[in-house]
Amino acid sequence: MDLVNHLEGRLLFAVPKKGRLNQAALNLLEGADIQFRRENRLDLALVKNLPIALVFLPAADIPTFVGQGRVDLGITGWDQIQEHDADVRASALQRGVEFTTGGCDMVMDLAFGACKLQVQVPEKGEYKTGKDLIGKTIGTSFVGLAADYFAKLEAEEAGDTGSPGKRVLKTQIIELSGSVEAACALGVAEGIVDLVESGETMRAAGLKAIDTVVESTAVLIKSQSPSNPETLDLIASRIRGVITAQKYVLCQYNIQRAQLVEATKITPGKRAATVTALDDDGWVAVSSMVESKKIALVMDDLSRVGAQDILVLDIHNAR
Ligand SMILES: Nc1ncnc2c1ncn2[C@@H]1O[C@H](COP(=O)(O)OP(=O)(O)OP(=O)(O)O)[C@@H](O)[C@H]1O
Ligand SMILES: O=P(O)(O)OC[C@H]1O[C@H](OP(=O)(O)OP(=O)(O)O)[C@H](O)[C@@H]1O
Repeated sequence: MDLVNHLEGRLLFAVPKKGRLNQAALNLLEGADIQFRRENRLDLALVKNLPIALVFLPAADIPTFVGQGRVDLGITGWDQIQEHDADVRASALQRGVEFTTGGCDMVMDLAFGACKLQVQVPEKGEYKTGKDLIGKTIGTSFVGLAADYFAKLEAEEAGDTGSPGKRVLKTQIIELSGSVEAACALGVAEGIVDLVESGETMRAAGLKAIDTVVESTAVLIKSQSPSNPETLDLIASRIRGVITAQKYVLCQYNIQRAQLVEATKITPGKRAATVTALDDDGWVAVSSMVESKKIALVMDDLSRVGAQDILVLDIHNAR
């Protein structure tokens, strides 16, 4: 089937085709009941149950497609949006036109793919701060953000206030497309600007972080004039439901009415806790959504105020 001719009337939704965000993005689509079958090697898939087509692209290219309005919706890292904006800003500056926006509007934070874009140097070397690297060579896949970072440091050093203008950088930024950590060990660069999550790759390469350029998580973005706003809102609402469900658990417990006020201070719920009378004088059952990462502490506190039969249940979806 010639899929390109079946795109008419469909919302285009870009998904990372590989790398760190791919699997979590696919899980999110599954949770939102977006059903599709991707043919081998094809970067386009029609969704069976909604007027959507998925486009599988490298995470780094998604802000360009969405920013130019060629794709309506996309999942990528916040770091990639910032890099895209930095590139568009630099290109506007070069052409002498005013920078307004990179064209991507934030829909929501997706709460996965957390990492930091950090300035890294050899652990046992002489560099302690970003400023020590001014005039040196930096390896990175984030050329726009690295250039902005060093432009700001260079301007500060020169006592230059005001917005960064069209100035030539003393620091040399070298673009690398992967395995950036190898650049210092092999003498290609004196420092790097690269992503760190656990820090394992950085430490294995004998590097340490001396500054953070951007903190990132995966985000859902949309173009400024999406083709089908109703479908976009529906997808956003379904995805929000999946994210909420992943973020919260349902906590249920029994407690004596006299302790209810104290207990509901511990589990206030998203809007309010649900309280039901029990067929046992003076006791009530409480049901409340609690952030998954806080549940152990919440259970400790509930036990302390006299809660009994505390149950924690997974939430599959929420609206
Ligand atoms: N170690 C990490 N932990 C969490 N998120 C990460 C990590 N590395 C990258 N990311 C996020 O994933 C996005 C895509 O990075 P990744 O390196 O996986 O992409 P890629 O270059 O398309 O894939 P690959 O490296 O497999 O070629 C990054 O922009 C960032 O938002
Ligand atoms: O702090 P850590 O948990 O070790 O993760 C950081 C590494 O993950 C990313 O690379 P990835 O493994 O995706 O491969 P790449 O270098 O080819 O981009 C990033 O560029 C770092 O190298």
